[in-house]
Amino acid sequence: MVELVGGVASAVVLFGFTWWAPLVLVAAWSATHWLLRESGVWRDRNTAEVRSAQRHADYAYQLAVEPAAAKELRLFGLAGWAVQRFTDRRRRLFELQYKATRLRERPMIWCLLIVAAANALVFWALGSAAADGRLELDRLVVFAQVAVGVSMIAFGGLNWVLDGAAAPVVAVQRLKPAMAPAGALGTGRRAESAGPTAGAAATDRAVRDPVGRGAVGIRIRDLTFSYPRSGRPVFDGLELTIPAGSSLAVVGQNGAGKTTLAKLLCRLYDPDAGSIEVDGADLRDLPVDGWRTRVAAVFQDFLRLELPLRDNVAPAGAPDADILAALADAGAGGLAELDTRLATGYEGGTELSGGQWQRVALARALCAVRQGAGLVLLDEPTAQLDVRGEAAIFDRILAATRDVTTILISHRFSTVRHADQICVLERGRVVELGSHDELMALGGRYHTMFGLQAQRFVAEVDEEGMSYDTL
Ligand SMILES: Nc1ncnc2c1ncn2[C@@H]1O[C@H](COP(=O)(O)OP(=O)(O)OP(=O)(O)O)[C@@H](O)[C@H]1O
Repeated sequence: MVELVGGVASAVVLFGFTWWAPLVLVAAWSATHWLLRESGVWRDRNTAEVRSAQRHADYAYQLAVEPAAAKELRLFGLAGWAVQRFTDRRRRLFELQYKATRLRERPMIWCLLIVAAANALVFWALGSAAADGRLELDRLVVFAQVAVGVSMIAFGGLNWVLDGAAAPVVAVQRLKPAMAPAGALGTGRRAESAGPTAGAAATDRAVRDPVGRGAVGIRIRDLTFSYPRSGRPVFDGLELTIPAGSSLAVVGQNGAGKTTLAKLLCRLYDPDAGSIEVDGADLRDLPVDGWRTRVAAVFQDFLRLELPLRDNVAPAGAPDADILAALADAGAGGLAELDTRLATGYEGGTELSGGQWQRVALARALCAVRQGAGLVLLDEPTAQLDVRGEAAIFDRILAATRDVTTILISHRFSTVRHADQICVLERGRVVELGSHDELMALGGRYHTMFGLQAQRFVAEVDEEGMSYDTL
């Protein structure tokens, strides 16, 4: 807008020289603007193909230069592959952009010719007036400046700003289907935006106190779920009851659906059929945000914020006393000052090991419990800890979460066995459920899996002077 006013003001001042000069320039720049718009100058670099190539190129760049992937790229001898991938993706992007640019070669030439001709005419008139002595030097300089300034009408004006704003609008429109309320997208609906006002069904249901406090009891009834665009159900008739305040360990082979269960409990997705009840209320009846304040989760790919330790433990804020206590419970007391940034790229920053990061993630969940969370979901929370560290920390975690409901997903049976109940998932259903002793006595899948894993630890157990029973 400022540029548009500037361009018009320049044209008005140029009237002081001669009436036709501003008209010629405004006409030339307007024609240029129109030509570029019609030829798709603002569109053809933003096609789905170019955007996709841009994404691939950006990712290849990140893979090639960012530290996260560096370790494994070097370890697996993939440096050449990463560089080649970067080169290929960049080349593809540039080819598409070049093609898009060539498409408007002719309109570009026309624009250049029109603008050059109009400016040549005006500057020739200014020059000849100065040569004839009809124009003083000071007036010549001002008129030359405003003649250039008229171009702002085309390239700094309101239309230009609106064109720039159009790209994000298109992006938001593309996201709309994915952000549609639960129920609008068929199977495997995402629940990200499914708040209490999303969808008539939700508004029809009685919405009860969404937040509450204390441990939550969970009942899963005949639950069926498939991921969007995936024909194969992860769960098919899942039944499970988790009493308030108890701890449940979930075990099963890779792909059995353990993490999916955690995601459903966080309401990242809604079931296709059946229900999840929380203290007797259908989870879909609760406001998503309210429910999520009651859930503390540590996923396998937990968040690592390049922020001070304090913000990593309590991103939404908490008293320092709670943060320090949570860190101590997670075995991360004395790891760093709360103000220390957990990234070496910053002054005074520090980098943590994998296991230390995992302790920070655990502290985040434990801190959330102190702030009122009633359900703790731990998805392989100790996978990066050494066996001794894990055994010690899990007892502390159970102690810190004894007043809330805890669901632990783990492949480590030494951890699993401490839970009140253990459920074995297979083919989308619970095939065994009971305490460690009950399942060992049953002699079924849990017994077999526990036995297999215990054998692997025998050597370590001998070294540590621990007995099989203490595993
Ligand atoms: N975002 C997704 N989209 C489509 N399918 C998915 C998605 N996430 C997981 N799946 C599929 O759902 C099934 C269950 O995956 P899930 O991650 O829940 O298993 P898991 O028991 O946690 O496995 P693991 O022990 O390897 O962590 C798998 O077959 C997997 O391929």
